[in-house]
Amino acid sequence: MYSLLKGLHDYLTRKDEYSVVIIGLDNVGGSTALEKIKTLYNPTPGLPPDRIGPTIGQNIGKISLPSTTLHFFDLGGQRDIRSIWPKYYDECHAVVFVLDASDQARLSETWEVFDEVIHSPRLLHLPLLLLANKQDKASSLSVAEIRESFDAWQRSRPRTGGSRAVAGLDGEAQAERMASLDVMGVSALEGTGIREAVNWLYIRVQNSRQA
Ligand SMILES: Nc1nc2c(ncn2[C@@H]2O[C@H](COP(=O)(O)OP(=O)(O)OP(=O)(O)O)[C@@H](O)[C@H]2O)c(=O)[nH]1
Ligand SMILES: [Mg+2]
Repeated sequence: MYSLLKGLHDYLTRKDEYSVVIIGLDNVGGSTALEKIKTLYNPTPGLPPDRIGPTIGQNIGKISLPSTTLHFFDLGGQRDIRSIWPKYYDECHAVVFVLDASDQARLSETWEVFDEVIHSPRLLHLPLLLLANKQDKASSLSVAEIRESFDAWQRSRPRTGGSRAVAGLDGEAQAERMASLDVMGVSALEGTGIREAVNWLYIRVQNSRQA
């Protein structure tokens, strides 16, 4: 009887587990976003912004949502550390790419790195959310301006021809990737848009598992 009831209890309280990686260039606010997520969703708050340093390696965080647990892996964005990102791609269910919308000087570098991420075959069919962070700053580009910037960058870059084919993606797969790409404006510092981003992830990871 006990095992029957325990089985029923386990079934009713079962949670699906999903892993989300948070990546982006250094200093864009990935860790600030993760700590804000912890503060908004967990009884124990995350670190305040003044106690967050550059990430060497990874920070982890976990939040509990109805019948779902999201595990976050916030990875360091410094150039030398970016090579660890792909090691997480196999195990993750969604990707959050954070950019600093107020740092126009680094947009070109951002798009180069982002382009590599979105053409990564292991991530091709996973939900991918682009967060245009630091919307609290007056100098920040809006979501529409960020989209335009990426489109303009894509149009302007030299056609390398074979390089994408080597990655194994055909035109249709690329078109699907671009169509499913979502961009949201957030302020990790103030928390604006963070719940919307988590809701997006919550819905998309469940949908992609069912697909
Ligand atoms: N104004 C403003 N500043 C922010 C925001 N998010 C982060 N910052 C600041 O940006 C700086 C970098 O934030 P981090 O969260 O450490 O950036 P990161 O992307 O984790 O950087 P790495 O760990 O080096 O990859 C800090 O000074 C943050 O306080 C934001 O939404 N608005
Ligand atoms: Mg960090």
